[in-house]
Amino acid sequence: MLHQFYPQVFHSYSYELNKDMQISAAHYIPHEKAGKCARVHGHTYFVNLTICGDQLDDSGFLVNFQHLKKWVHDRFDHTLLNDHTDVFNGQNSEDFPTTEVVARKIWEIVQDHLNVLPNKPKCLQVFVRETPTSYVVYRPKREMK
Ligand SMILES: Nc1nc2c(c(=O)[nH]1)N=C([C@H](O)[C@H](O)COP(=O)(O)OP(=O)(O)OP(=O)(O)O)CN2
Ligand SMILES: [Zn+2]
Repeated sequence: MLHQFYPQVFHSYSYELNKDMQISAAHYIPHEKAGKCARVHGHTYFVNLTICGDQLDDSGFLVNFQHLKKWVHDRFDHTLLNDHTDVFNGQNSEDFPTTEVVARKIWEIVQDHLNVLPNKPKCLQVFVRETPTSYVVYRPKREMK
């Protein structure tokens, strides 16, 4: 696992948890402007999730690290991202599997799971590194404390 520094999220929550994971996946960007990236190719995505909250659950977790891995890594690892038509859509650029969209979709998936937990943690940041020289940070727009 590559250990790297991530942009800091400023907040006033008592607990902040970070989970790293690596996802091996293929994708293509279905647009002429994508150049060579319009052809199927693969990456090892480095993903970091930042989860915050004030309350722990009855096991003393803000959220179980293993559950975060299951929701994201296990869903996409060794797959073609474009095949996940419930997540990505080749007809709409807002839903192409670009790094930006991958980061936002991961946030949506994680926050949907967090919303049903009784202690209501919040995902404040998703960092996705697609290549050694390219990464995206997604933070939800709305005020999350
Ligand atoms: N804003 C975005 N630009 C590009 C994306 C993207 O998702 N968002 N994606 C790609 C390609 O998918 C490509 O795999 C990654 O791009 P790039 O950084 O150009 O990769 P290189 O290794 O070729 O870059 P070097 O500068 O040579 O290290 C393209 N653009
Ligand atoms: Zn790519």
